[in-house]
Amino acid sequence: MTMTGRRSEPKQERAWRTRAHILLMAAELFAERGYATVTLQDVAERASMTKGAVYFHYKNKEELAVAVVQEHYARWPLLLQEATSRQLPPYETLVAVLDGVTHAFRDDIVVQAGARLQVERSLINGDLPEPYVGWEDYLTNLVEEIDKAGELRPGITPRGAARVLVAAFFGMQHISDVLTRRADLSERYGELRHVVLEGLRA
Ligand SMILES: CCC[C@@H]1OCC(CO)=C1C(=O)O
Repeated sequence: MTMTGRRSEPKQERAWRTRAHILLMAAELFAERGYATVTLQDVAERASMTKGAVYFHYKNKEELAVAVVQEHYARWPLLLQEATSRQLPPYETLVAVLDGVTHAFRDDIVVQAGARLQVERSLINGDLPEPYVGWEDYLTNLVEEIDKAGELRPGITPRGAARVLVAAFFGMQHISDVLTRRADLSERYGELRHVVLEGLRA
């Protein structure tokens, strides 16, 4: 017990909370300004912490950037679990997954920051995950289920469809970010759903 009578938060929980706060503040800055111009001093100020406190958790900017990108990808398993647990038919599951990904790109600063850092990956001297391939593999499996259900347009392969979907989605969210800071993302995604997603159907 502390003097205030409150049970003190376990040290490791407080450290985890601090680490998460630093990562979120860094994500805001990376999404706003890009990798090159952000300094750990900027992150410390945004986090209302000393630079030393930030260094305690992340030894340099590269490590912080890698952590933000890893957290970008860490967002997807729960989203996929939520979409697939609804037991929808295969095509509707694909739509539900991409609906959720669109919401994440619209609303989640860590997803936005991870996307920008991957575009700027050549500037980052860190061990970043290979981009795009995870989604190409996952969506290939989803489109294979659509094919098994007899709902895939003849002449389209699941792998080909998945590569087009990843390219179209990446380009769509990137253009929306550059031109409108993703203000028109939902409108553009509606167009992608109508043209590309519905274009897959037998
Ligand atoms: C879902 C489209 C692909 C996705 O969009 C931004 C980005 C970051 O590199 C992605 C990835 O690596 O999977």
